[in-house]
Amino acid sequence: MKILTAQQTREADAYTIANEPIESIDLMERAATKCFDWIIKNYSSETEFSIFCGVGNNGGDGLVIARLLKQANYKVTVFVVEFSDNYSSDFKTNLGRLEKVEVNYLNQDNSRIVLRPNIVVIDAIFGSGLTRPIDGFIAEIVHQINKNEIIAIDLPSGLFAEDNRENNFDNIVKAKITLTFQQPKLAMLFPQNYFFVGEWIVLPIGLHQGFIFGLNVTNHIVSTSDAKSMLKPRAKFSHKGIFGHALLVGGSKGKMGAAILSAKACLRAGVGLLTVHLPAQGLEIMQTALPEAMCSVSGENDFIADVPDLSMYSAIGVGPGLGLEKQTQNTLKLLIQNSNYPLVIDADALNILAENKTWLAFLPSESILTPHPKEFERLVGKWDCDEERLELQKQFAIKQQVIVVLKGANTSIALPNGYVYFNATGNSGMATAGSGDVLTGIITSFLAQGYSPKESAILGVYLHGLAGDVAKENLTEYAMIASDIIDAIPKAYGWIN
Ligand SMILES: NC(=O)C1=CN([C@@H]2O[C@H](COP(=O)(O)OP(=O)(O)OC[C@H]3O[C@@H](n4cnc5c(N)ncnc54)[C@H](OP(=O)(O)O)[C@@H]3O)[C@@H](O)[C@H]2O)[C@@H](O)CC1
Ligand SMILES: Nc1ncnc2c1ncn2[C@@H]1O[C@H](COP(=O)(O)OP(=O)(O)O)[C@@H](O)[C@H]1O
Ligand SMILES: [K+]
Repeated sequence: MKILTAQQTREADAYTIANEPIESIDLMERAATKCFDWIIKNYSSETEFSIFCGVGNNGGDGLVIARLLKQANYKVTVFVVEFSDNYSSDFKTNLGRLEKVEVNYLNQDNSRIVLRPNIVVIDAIFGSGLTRPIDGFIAEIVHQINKNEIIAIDLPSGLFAEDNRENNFDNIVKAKITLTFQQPKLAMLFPQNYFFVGEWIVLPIGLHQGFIFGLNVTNHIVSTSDAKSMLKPRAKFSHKGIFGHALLVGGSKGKMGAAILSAKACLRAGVGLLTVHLPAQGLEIMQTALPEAMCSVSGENDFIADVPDLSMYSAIGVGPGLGLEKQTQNTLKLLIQNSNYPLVIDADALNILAENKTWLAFLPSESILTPHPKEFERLVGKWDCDEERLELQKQFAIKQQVIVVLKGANTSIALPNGYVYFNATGNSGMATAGSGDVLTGIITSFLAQGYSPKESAILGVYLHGLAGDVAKENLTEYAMIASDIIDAIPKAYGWIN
């Protein structure tokens, strides 16, 4: 699904109004009704709402929500934040439609409000029309409402939809929930803005699909239907040769578990055959833990020191538990130089590359690098904010012609053409040792099965997060461990299929 900029969203609104066609006021009613539907499903009729409305169209949404909640017998008060005398036309119309609701006007001369702590605030001051950071009396209002629970409409007021580098972070609404229209905004996907956005929920409002289809967009969010459309059916007469032969290179003394997790995940994700190249002491461990995996043993007992014959494999993943021994480093260099097809590179393999940056030039194009933020920092240096981190990620992917999977909540996947795909599955229960090794196994599995590097990275990250969500449902995010993510892969497949 495309992530539109605020400007593109405005254009999509206008195009929808002109070509669906639908009156602007009716599109507002449709959008606000979606919010209302969500709110009444999630808040009991005992809830008291104070709705803070700007005088633009975001405020218009707020007025519609106020009317609908009042009609549904909720207790509602409206505060109009008069940042301008120039009320939008749809705002005016909806103000006229409001009946039996107390309306208070806040402005330069009168910005005092008293909010009891149990009141739930609906924030409809600014949406995508924000043109400058909030200041003055509006900032005072924001500080006051920030003490209460807040549902933000479209965007938390004060947050720009894309770039907040010039913003004043003291004066932004801190929402618990953001109900956003049609698609998440880029800023919502940045960790630094979680504090303001809270959980975001996308409400489709029927913007014109043909128009959106034609838009040139760099940033995307992976939806369930995107994942569904990528997953290939397994034909009735298929045999294991069809599903590829993966090679995983990993494990060292004390870190054999990482290789096992990766290998197990690789098999669970559906690869036909798997060989694990590991140090001698890993042989018995692996064969006991995972009889389905074949093993290729490296000469050294404690670490990997040579490259196996690569001719029979359809994909290679390297890194989990690899260690940083000098001979292992040389092995990685040879592996990179000798591979004719893209590699999946994770963990210590990334750390070795960070110490030997000239080797990046040898990477087969479309190789998939899966750093967590610290590993990425070792590769590219420090950044000041998430906007800059995203830029670094894109530039790195373009310059090296690789795919960069930058892991974390909302993992971002940058392609060699600079396009970025954000993932929305997964949860904090995955912040546990070995989760990343599981991802390496899954992505390698998809590559081996013949998925393109782009599909392998996107579908792999999606399935991994979804398996994490299944595990959370069964075990809670407190108690789950990396093996549980592997055990949950079958059910996660069921959710996509
Ligand atoms: N039909 C549609 O289009 C639909 C739209 N929808 C809804 O509309 C929302 C967008 O509405 P919008 O464009 O009216 O923008 P909004 O955020 O309400 O405010 C704009 C006003 O704010 C002002 N302003 C900006 N920054 C300021 C500041 N720091 N301090 C003070 N003032 C400031 C700015 O003034 P200016 O910069 O021009 O001086 C302008 O007057 C969107 O998020 C969604 O909720 C949905 O209903 C779906 C259908
Ligand atoms: N809060 C979170 N929400 C969603 N996914 C997460 C979260 N924290 C971690 N993950 C996922 O878990 C995995 C952790 O990988 P990594 O940091 O390499 O762990 P390890 O090195 O222990 O295997 C990544 O895929 C990451 O996206
Ligand atoms: K808002």
